[in-house]
Amino acid sequence: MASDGPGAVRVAILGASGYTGAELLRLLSSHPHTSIAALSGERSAGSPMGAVFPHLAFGPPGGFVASLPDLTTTASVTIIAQLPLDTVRVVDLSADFRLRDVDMYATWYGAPHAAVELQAQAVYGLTELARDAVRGARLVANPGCYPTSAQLPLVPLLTAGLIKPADIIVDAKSGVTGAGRAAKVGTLFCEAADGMSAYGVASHRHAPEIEQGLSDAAGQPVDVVFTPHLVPLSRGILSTIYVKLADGATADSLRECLATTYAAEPFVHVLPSGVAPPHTRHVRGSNHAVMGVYADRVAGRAILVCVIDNIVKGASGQAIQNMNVMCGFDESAGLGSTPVFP
Ligand SMILES: NC(=O)C1=CN([C@@H]2O[C@H](COP(=O)(O)OP(=O)(O)OC[C@H]3O[C@@H](n4cnc5c(N)ncnc54)[C@H](OP(=O)(O)O)[C@@H]3O)[C@@H](O)[C@H]2O)C=CC1
Ligand SMILES: CC(=O)N[C@@H](CCC(=O)OP(=O)(O)O)C(=O)O
Repeated sequence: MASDGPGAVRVAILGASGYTGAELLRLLSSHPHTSIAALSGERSAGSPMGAVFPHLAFGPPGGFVASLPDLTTTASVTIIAQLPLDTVRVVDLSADFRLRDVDMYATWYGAPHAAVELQAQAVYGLTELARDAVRGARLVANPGCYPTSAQLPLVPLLTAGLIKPADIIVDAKSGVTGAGRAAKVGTLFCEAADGMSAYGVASHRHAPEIEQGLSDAAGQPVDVVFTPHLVPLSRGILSTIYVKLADGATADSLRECLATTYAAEPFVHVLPSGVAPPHTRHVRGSNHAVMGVYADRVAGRAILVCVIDNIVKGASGQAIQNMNVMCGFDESAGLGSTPVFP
């Protein structure tokens, strides 16, 4: 994004014809301080907006103007490395700048990091927990969808020493939009509907991202058991998280800690005791995260449940939230949409 002056930011969206691009366009259509400067895609290059997104045909004018080389999971780094970060600010939705340890990046993403110096400048943008760093950043690594749903509840509890850093289990379910728009075997309707499956068992690349944030919070290395599942929803993530209580902690003290941490936050909500666990429909289409804390029937354990919309708080909404912080806008600008229910 580049600024024309106070109050005006021109936004270029690379990969605009994908699901996160569609969501950026939907949300930015009600943003008071932005205009769309460029949209890029590969197959969509040259197409008018209405041909790619009929639901956006009557919104902002424009078409898909540029084809860029090789915009795969690990390639936005090469594009970003060519941008003048003194005049352009970047929020990267891919995973390229999320892991600080470039050796770990190479292990999980199968190639050496292509811009190590730039990596050192990147700020990991879990907005509520990194606002001050995001404010001064030129390059924000937008968190992954699963890591957002896991870290929002876990980081404050580890920081406060209320849960044990060992034996944390994150059991997460995602809607199919998490896999992107290009149809793949497994995400076709006939394969994803009316069933569910675990994937990436003991090997998903979001595990080290979650562990990075939790280790920072705990001040010691933390490893987690993380298992993602594909469930037949269009959008939504529900993470059920199993933790062991630190000495003296209770489910009530965990809830109080989270409620205090997020009391002033417009997008993160902690359910009071006795309220039923959150449902993905309670956040659908919105930038909200909702979490609940429950005592297990066995002493010394608690269960956390956190829901987000994977393409809003888990991607495009959080990206706009970060942009708002970077540009000094109201953090909620463009993000006022109430969840769609039913
Ligand atoms: N979906 C989600 O819930 C989340 C996604 N992310 C991340 O956000 C990024 C985008 O994801 P998502 O929108 O779901 O992906 P999609 O598969 O829906 O879209 C991919 C986009 O990239 C474009 N593209 C692909 N190859 C090229 C190329 N060679 N040159 C130019 N453009 C290209 C596509 O253009 P075209 O369609 O025109 O070919 C399309 O616009 C990814 O890095 C993903 O990991 C992060 C968190 C959550
Ligand atoms: C359901 C599904 O497939 N979800 C994706 C995660 C979403 C995503 O795109 O995350 P990154 O930005 O880290 O790539 C996955 O598991 O690969």
